[in-house]
Amino acid sequence: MSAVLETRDFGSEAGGVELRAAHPEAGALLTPPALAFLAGLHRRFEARRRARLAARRERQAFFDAGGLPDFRADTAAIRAGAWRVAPLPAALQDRRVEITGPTDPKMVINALNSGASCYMADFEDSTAPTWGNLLAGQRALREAIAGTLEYTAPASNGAPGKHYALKPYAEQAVLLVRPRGWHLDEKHVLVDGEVMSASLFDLGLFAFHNARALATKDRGPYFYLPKLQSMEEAQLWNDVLDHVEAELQLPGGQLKVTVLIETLPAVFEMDEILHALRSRIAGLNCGRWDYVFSYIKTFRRHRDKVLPERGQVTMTQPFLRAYSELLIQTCHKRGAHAMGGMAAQIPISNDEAANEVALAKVRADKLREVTAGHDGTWVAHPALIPLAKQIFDERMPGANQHDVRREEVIVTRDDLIKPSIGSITRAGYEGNVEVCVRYLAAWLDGNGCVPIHWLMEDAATAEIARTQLWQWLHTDGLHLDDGSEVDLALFERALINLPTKLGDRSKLPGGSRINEAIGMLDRLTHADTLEEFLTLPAYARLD
Ligand SMILES: CC(=O)SCCNC(=O)CCNC(=O)[C@H](O)C(C)(C)COP(=O)(O)OP(=O)(O)OC[C@H]1O[C@@H](n2cnc3c(N)ncnc32)[C@H](O)[C@@H]1OP(=O)(O)O
Ligand SMILES: O=CC(=O)O
Ligand SMILES: [Mg+2]
Repeated sequence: MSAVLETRDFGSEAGGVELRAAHPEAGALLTPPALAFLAGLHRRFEARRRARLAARRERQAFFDAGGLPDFRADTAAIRAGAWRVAPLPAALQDRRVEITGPTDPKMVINALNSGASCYMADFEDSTAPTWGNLLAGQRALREAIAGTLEYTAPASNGAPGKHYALKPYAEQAVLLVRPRGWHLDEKHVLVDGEVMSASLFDLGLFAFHNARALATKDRGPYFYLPKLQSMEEAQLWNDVLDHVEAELQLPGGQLKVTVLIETLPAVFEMDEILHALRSRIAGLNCGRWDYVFSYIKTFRRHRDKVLPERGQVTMTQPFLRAYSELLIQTCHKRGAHAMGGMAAQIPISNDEAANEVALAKVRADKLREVTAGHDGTWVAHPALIPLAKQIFDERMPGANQHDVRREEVIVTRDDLIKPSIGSITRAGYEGNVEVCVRYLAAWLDGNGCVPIHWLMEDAATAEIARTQLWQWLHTDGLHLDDGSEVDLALFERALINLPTKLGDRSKLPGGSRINEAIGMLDRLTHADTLEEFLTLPAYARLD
């Protein structure tokens, strides 16, 4: 925990709230009424959050003992029922291309102006949650909604910095906000001496400051909810959102959510999650990177489920194809969007041939999604919007394709957990080491999304690399495709050789934190138990 820079008590209006760091944005955002609202969320929901996190641990112990995930017997009636979710608001009918990204002012302006249908402002996978990033992000979003957000880049080489301003509102992407997941704390805010949930902080603060302004524009606070593992977690979210609407005196159902199905346990409860949130859910999304990460974590102790190297775990692997097809079928049966996910390739600015190969991969991915029946997709970079839009425009003439019911799809439990074919190459192994270290160094430096070898790397993609290294080391008898043993010596060699491979680290994002990142990866990979999230130990070092 960082040093306490400032401790403020807000008297009767927000008694019991303590802020553990100062920031120039804090005065405008963390007003006494805002803090009282956040404290109310904490007092009402923290015990339930803790119970859900304990339930996750209990379920993982069952998997570690050899148990397998499956559809639930106690909720069969929900799956068999003929219910549908509430009608979608006009602003969320057509979501064919959604851009995602962190919430610094330049990104927010670029994303809202990008020509995408929607923009998911991300406090999760692509944001390193420094106190500064969070408050600057909340401020940027508030100003964007007010229509006043501007940004001027620093001057360079004597030339003035570029000025950024928002396009007219009607031309902007529809805003959705992704708060952090249930597992994370916001260590800078204590309520009655307890650390607050990061999810409740992000969502609560955004809703508190923006719900009314959005209502005047015929919108609502729209959210993406990350990393859920069960129907009970969805019920918890639903109760939080009911409470927010009641406290802020908003019409019921004004807050809309899209849930990322990005954990293996959640894929077995998609109907149940839609049902728990049926008055406010707009869709489910195939968060493929966290999903692969979750598959690895769930089966950390299952030798027959060890995945090949990261680059071979593409959406055409049978277990991933089954997941996306079941998601489409489930959503369309219930009147919800089935959103696709993120291809990791980004444009390569200095090599035309390599750029064409990268774009071809993105094109193939978007084509697969629209053909399968997805109603929209994600892009990581504005230059990919025209490509994704063209593919969806050509094949999805309506606002969405809920009529593509995919009734012929039959997905069983075994399809969803089917082992994958593939290998671990030396380059793939060493690539995992490099990505973990470079990503972690950038994250510790306050940057939650970086390009590495022309792939977008964020907390989800890096987690695949990190958990694979742990699992490979703690599973007996694994070999690289060249016959070498996957053992401690292989890991140590890759770590020792890394600094030479990286060269001049001053040019890398977070270059000054590379040694710290190497030390962390070393410890995490050696540990007997797999750390649930990289961002938990790393957060202790942030700020
Ligand atoms: C697994 C998941 O959770 S996916 C969702 C989370 N991940 C993301 O959202 C990825 C977001 N993407 C990014 O952060 C960036 O695209 C990166 C880090 C991958 C690459 O960033 P850069 O190297 O800066 O890209 P590049 O230099 O080509 O950017 C060109 C311009 O596009 C802008 N840009 C790039 N990505 C985005 C974005 N996602 N949103 C808005 N603007 C963007 C840059 O700010 C830059 O603007 P400028 O010309 O005005 O200066
Ligand atoms: O959040 C998206 C993912 O792929 O993870
Ligand atoms: Mg994710």
